[in-house]
Amino acid sequence: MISLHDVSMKPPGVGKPVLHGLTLHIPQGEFRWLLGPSGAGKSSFLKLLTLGAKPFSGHMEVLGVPVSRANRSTLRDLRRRIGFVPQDYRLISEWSVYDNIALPLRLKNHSERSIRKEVFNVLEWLDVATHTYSLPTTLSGGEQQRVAIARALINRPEILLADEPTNALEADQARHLLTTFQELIDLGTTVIVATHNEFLVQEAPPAQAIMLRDGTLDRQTVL
Ligand SMILES: Nc1ncnc2c1ncn2[C@@H]1O[C@H](COP(=O)(O)OP(=O)(O)OP(=O)(O)O)[C@@H](O)[C@H]1O
Repeated sequence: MISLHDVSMKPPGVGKPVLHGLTLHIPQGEFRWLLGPSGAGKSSFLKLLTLGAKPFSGHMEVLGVPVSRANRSTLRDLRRRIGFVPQDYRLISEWSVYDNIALPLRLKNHSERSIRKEVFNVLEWLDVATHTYSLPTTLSGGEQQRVAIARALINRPEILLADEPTNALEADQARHLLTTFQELIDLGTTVIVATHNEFLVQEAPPAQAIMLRDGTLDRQTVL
């Protein structure tokens, strides 16, 4: 569940908020497109939802936690319940695909035996198991993107946020990814996908979209 009431967000050192007056509610287990022209505020909105920035004003609740009032350790625990697929993947280039994906579980002190099982499961699911021991830099853009998605899913997040997750994928891989997102929604995960890919949006089943413009909520509609 994500709830915002009149939220603004201002990056440090910037004179005025880049997001303002955002009021919206996303119940748990729902899907939303996040759309808007370049500069509309999509990345800033994702930063807010991944708890990379606190609201400058207003009230925001994520998974029942009031974010503005939360202390560091509460925010850290909350972050672990949110998966994020950044546009630039942010994979560690010196580490194998396996070690990149295992990292979130190692940070939680899971046993190597259970990590192995989870990593293989998620790699199979995303169809990149043949690259388990490769370095990310030896993979195609589409494969790296799927590894980044696998890393975001390994913790079984309750919320998955993805910034342009299909921009390096072929059309059939993008369709496969939408099926994966649907499976996550069926498991009760909230999924938010920022994209410029109009073709993907048109081809997908009708879904709610959050449309931003000039840092504010332009409208919410079904596309
Ligand atoms: N740290 C920052 N410092 C200064 N301005 C910022 C900062 N972060 C965002 N902005 C400004 O906020 C506005 C929204 O930026 P944002 O990157 O969120 O848009 P976007 O919708 O993701 O754009 P794009 O689709 O091009 O990635 C832009 O005008 C941008 O210049």
